Amino acid sequence: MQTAHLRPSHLRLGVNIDHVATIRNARGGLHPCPLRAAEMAAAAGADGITIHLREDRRHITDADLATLSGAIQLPINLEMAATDEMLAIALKFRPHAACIVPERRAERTTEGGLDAAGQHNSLQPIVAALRDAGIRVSLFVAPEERQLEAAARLGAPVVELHTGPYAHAFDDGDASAELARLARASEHGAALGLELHAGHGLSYANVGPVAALPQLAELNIGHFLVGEALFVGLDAAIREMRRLMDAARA
Ligand SMILES: CC(=O)[C@@H](O)[C@H](O)COP(=O)(O)O
Ligand SMILES: NCC(=O)COP(=O)(O)O
Repeated sequence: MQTAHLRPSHLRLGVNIDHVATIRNARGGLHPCPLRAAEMAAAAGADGITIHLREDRRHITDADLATLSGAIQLPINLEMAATDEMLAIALKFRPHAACIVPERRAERTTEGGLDAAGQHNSLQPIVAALRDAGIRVSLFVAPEERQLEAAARLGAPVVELHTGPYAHAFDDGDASAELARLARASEHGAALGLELHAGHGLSYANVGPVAALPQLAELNIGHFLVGEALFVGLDAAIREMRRLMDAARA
């Protein structure tokens, strides 16, 4: 995302609007509209919009990507599987950033991180093609040293640390080990020269300790915000998340 106007310690908030599309798709039709959500997110202080164009198009569609690409000012972070189809779409729309994520058709949500270490040869041409097109590439990985090292070898400038296991551990009552993994990975990633992002499963309750990790430059948050919007509205949900992130950094 474009950062020049932001103070260095500003932790960017990318708002993931996938699940606005999930609700729309439950009935078909046009409501609720992801573009309207993106515009509200911008007004509420989001630094970027994240969308995951899944291979099965269960939420965001190609038409959503086209509409959002043409209409919003905020940088778009396109989450995508490492496939030829998705690469062609990314090269067509040229989002600000592309985050390569693992996908399994049967999964309810993204379960693990990308195996950047084991899939070096298949990922390399995709990372290179995206980079050559001027798209900022990020790899969605587990907070493991070997994955960070693999991302650096691949020439990805950014990694997004998968916070799903941390979020689950938090719900189970003790997230200290998972938080320590995230902290170690953030330090290691920064030492490798990577820009560090994090996301998945973050909520008001669990965002603070993650936001406080000083190496992180961006959090991507979606499912909780869309759910909370049912109760307080999207604007208020995003503003409260922003407040909690800022409080963790103060
Ligand atoms: C990679 C990731 O964490 C996001 O894509 C998020 O999970 C929303 O998409 P799903 O709910 O379809 O996994
Ligand atoms: N990459 C993580 C993301 O975009 C949002 O994940 P979630 O908050 O929807 O779980």
